[in-house]
Amino acid sequence: MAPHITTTLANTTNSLVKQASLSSCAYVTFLAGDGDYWKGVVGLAKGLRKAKSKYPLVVAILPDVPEEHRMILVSQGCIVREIEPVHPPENQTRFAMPYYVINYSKLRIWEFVEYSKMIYLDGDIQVFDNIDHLFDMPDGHFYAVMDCFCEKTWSNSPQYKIGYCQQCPDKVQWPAEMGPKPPLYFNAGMFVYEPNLSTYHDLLETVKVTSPTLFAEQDFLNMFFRDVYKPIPSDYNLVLAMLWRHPENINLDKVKVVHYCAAGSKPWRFTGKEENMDREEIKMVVNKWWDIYQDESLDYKNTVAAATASAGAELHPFLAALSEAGVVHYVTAPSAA
Ligand SMILES: O=c1ccn([C@@H]2O[C@H](COP(=O)(O)OP(=O)(O)O)[C@@H](O)[C@H]2O)c(=O)[nH]1
Ligand SMILES: OC[C@H]1O[C@H](O[C@@H]2[C@@H](O)[C@H](O)[C@@H](O)[C@H](O)[C@@H]2O)[C@H](O)[C@@H](O)[C@H]1O
Ligand SMILES: [Mn+2]
Repeated sequence: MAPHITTTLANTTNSLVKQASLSSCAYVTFLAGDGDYWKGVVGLAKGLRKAKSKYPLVVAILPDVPEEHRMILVSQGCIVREIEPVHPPENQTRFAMPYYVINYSKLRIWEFVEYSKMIYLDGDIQVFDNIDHLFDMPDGHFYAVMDCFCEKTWSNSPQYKIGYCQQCPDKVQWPAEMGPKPPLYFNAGMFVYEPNLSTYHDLLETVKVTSPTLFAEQDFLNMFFRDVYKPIPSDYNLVLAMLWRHPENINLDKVKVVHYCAAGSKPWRFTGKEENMDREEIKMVVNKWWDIYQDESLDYKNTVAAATASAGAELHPFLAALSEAGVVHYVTAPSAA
């Protein structure tokens, strides 16, 4: 091979290795089952690319995710990591949504200690503006956006029954006879955290002795991180119900991250028929999700091709070979602790 190509190749390899070792940050999401949530994850991978994030997206998958869906995620540049499920203790609690029981498996992401800091994002989230700066926030805290208690999914909660919501704490005062006002409560669809094996061990030991409640692992995480939780602006996780429950707290122009968690709002199965789904703002953010999902220029293979073209023809065989190789990271986590 001509000397100048060998030098270029070595420089490229060195910078790739350096970049990998320096940026021990990554985004992480969770995928379970053989349903259609993989579309949410593909949308998220493409949204992060469009927002020019410089960090990879790790996808923690349960064993029941089919091979076909795994390969789609790899072809979109995701790092696919298989995890073992985490089951809460047996009990009679009826979760707000029956499938919430699988969400306890999210706790496995504390084991990803090859990363010093990660941002967890639900598969039904889209990132419309770069949020890489969140990785620079001071260590030692758990950063997430405050949730809202006004949706029907909260109807079995004491807050809902008295009409209390932390988004408007003065509207209905928390009655003294119900004990201390609940601590600030975050939505667990997005959070900034530091993987750590002793925290991971504590989480798994604590979940074994904690009775499940309405919002499953979200309630559990709020209890576990209560003393280190720091609220961040709703721009970083717009829980859609805020648009009709607390519009005074939202400035849609500043929103960077949208969480499609309101009933009927999942973009990839959107019909517009459910309550509130006929709102212009909802149709606008669903269309914005589709614009990214359908944009082929954001497909991983096309972004690598574009990068190799701009890096110059001589690099093409090397980088094309890399992208063809589609490096796959199936790391089956060790059995449950
Ligand atoms: O069948 C499912 C249901 C949920 N999830 C994952 O679990 C997260 C939490 O579920 P969901 O977002 O539906 O809960 P919500 O935020 O709407 O309460 C999803 O975003 C997905 O990442 C999944 O992979 N498959
Ligand atoms: O398993 C519990 C889930 O609890 C949360 O979703 C809820 C919550 O946001 C409520 O406030 C909304 O009213 C509701 O629609 C929504 O489903 C998390 O987004 C999700 O990742 C997951 O942890
Ligand atoms: Mn969600």
